[in-house]
Amino acid sequence: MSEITRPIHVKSEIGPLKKVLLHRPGKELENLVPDFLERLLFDDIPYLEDAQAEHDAFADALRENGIEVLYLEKLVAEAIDAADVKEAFVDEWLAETGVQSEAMLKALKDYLLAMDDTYEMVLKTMEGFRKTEIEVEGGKSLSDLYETDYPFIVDPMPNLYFTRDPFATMYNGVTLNHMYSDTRNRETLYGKYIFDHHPEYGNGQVDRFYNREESTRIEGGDELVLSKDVLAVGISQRTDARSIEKLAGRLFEETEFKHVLAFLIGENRKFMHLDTVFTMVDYDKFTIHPEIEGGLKVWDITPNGDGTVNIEETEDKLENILAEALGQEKVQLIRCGGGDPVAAAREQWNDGSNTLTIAPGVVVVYDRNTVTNKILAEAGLKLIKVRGSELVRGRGGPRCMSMPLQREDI
Ligand SMILES: NC(=[NH2+])NCCC[C@H](N)C(=O)O
Repeated sequence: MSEITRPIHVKSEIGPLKKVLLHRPGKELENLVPDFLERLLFDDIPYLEDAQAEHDAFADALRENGIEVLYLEKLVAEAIDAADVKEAFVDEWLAETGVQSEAMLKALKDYLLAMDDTYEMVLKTMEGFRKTEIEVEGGKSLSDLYETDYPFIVDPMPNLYFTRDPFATMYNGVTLNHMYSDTRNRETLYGKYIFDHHPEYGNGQVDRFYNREESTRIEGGDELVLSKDVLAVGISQRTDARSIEKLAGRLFEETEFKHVLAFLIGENRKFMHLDTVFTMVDYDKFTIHPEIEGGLKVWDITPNGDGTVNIEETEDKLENILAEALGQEKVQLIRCGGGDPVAAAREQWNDGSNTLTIAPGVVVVYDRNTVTNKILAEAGLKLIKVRGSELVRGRGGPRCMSMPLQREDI
């Protein structure tokens, strides 16, 4: 077993989790309004106080299992302070807000730079700005004024507590992602500052396999490290096939991955990412949402050895494809909701398939998905149940809410 010597070390989905990155939901959730939920990829408005209590309990459950919990907002502030790049950060953040008026841009910049505490400033950039918060004398631009019923100068970023998506860890590096939506693309700036400037994670200490400036999309919820040899990536509402091909070529050069399996799960809000319908929970066990099984197509991408890749459509059943790729005699697919289509649909919607595996056979799940949880327990898995009544309103579960930084090899 190799020792962990690099700040990012992730060679599986199930190796004992040592260090994980979370974001504690903050005031950005108090800037969700019913008329603009869709634009911000939310389905409902969580009660912040309870969402935070649930999130703290999730973090405590991880700590109780020996996992070190780091927070995105803290790393970003540390990165900015260490490299003394507050103004550069604010300028880049402003450039991505969509604000057009020079006077408003200046007012926002002055407001943020006047905040001495970098951590509080970072939280404010996540929260967004309501129109009532900042007044500028004159100098308004037509483009800022015409959306009169829109209550924000700068949108909040309510999806930040889904740290799984804006970047994804594998081997000793990350893909810093180009996201599907404007609202989530802004989140990747925080990753950029961490991986450019943080004393422990910046300055080339973490490999970079994908960049936020690239033109095609990819999100972390679609990226699953099945083993040190095999990466699975969803072709989904959020991830383009072309991104997978590019990424595979780079990974074959820079890591020991030997296969990238591309899973076509279709473009659908309810199955936005591969990890909403499929996760790995043990050496030979996976959760799956039965609705995607039927038409699922999987392509196997392998290196040709000359810098190019070979792509082949697999013909076999998913069980056999996975068993072969992982060198198992056979694997078990555990169906969300059992065979019952009503339970399956309800519990998938509430992230019943979105398990976070913290060691082989040990998973963190929402307590609310009682039908699926019973089946997981019957399959021999150890369940750590957390509450997610408020957290689930953003459509994400334990896997979406966590980004592994270090896992032990298995
Ligand atoms: N890895 C995941 N499944 N993340 C879920 C993200 C949910 C979020 N509201 C979005 O639509 O982007």
